[in-house]
Amino acid sequence: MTAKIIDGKSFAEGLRGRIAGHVERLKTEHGITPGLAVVIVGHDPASQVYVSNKAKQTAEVGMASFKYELPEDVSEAELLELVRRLNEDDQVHGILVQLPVPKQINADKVIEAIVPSKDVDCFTPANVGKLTIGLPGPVSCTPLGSLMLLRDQLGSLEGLNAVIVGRSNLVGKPMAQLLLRDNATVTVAHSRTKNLADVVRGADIVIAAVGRPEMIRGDWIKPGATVIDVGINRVPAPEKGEGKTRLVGDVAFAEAVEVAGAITPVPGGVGPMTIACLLANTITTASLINGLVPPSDLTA
Ligand SMILES: Nc1nc(=O)c2c([nH]1)NC[C@@H]1CN(c3ccc(C(=O)N[C@@H](CCC(=O)O)C(=O)O)cc3)C=[N+]21
Ligand SMILES: [Mg+2]
Repeated sequence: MTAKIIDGKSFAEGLRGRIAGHVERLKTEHGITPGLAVVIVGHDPASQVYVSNKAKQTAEVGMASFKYELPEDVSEAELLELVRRLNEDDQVHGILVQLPVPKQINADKVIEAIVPSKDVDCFTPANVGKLTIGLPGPVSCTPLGSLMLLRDQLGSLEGLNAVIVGRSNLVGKPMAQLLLRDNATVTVAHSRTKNLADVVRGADIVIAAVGRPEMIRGDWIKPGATVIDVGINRVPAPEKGEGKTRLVGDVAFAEAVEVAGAITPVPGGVGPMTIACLLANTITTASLINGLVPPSDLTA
């Protein structure tokens, strides 16, 4: 049996269509144009492409898009000053500072400077707390996108065994909170977990978020399981020519696709959902800032 390939790219397109509808309603019924500010430090080409994609999609759904490109050697004080200015700017409902930042800048300090009401990554302690106890607010983008794909694939997650491989603040931990809310039985495994392959073999749902190319093998997957591959790893691809690269996930896709019931590809799986959920969070924050109830189809 070959797994169903979960098409995150087209799901994200549909989600952006719904987001465009919410933008239109906020504009016509409330006079609000949701605005997203993206800040990038330095000129890493991959980061540039990625930030340009965000800006393009933000504009496509009808939101205002503000892009700030700071030089690689910008001081921490200057970046903090920009964040404070954006905190105060009424046209801005979401602030994202692209990570990682250069070493002269303390990322924790930058995150702490973002006012929680505009923290569309859900990185600030206040929003992590809200997510954990189920209060309305932005929801971590990659976990939210993954949850939307899982619900679409499985309907209810109630009682299913979910194994998350990876315990990062960005993905593993918030993912665990969201799956618990949906009544899954959640295990968070990581690099120190004993008998990791056996732990994963018990999973109805596998969330691979370790950041190690193709680490999770096909024979770790329970037949019929749903596999969400969060990893985005660029590896050498000499078969494409000297110096060429390709993207692979944290799951050995060619093996896992023969065993799983459904699986996300890389690229075209979780990645596009992450960006769409960033836009969804901007609708959520724009709504909450203006005392409106956020649309329920854009959150967990
Ligand atoms: N404050 C902050 N928030 C982030 O959410 C954030 C960040 N910093 N820093 C960088 C990482 C990385 N990230 C990606 C999102 C989507 C794709 C994506 O759409 N990937 C495409 C492939 C893109 C390609 O071909 O290179 C896909 O998977 O299909 C990739 C990477 C968000 N990040
Ligand atoms: Mg990863």
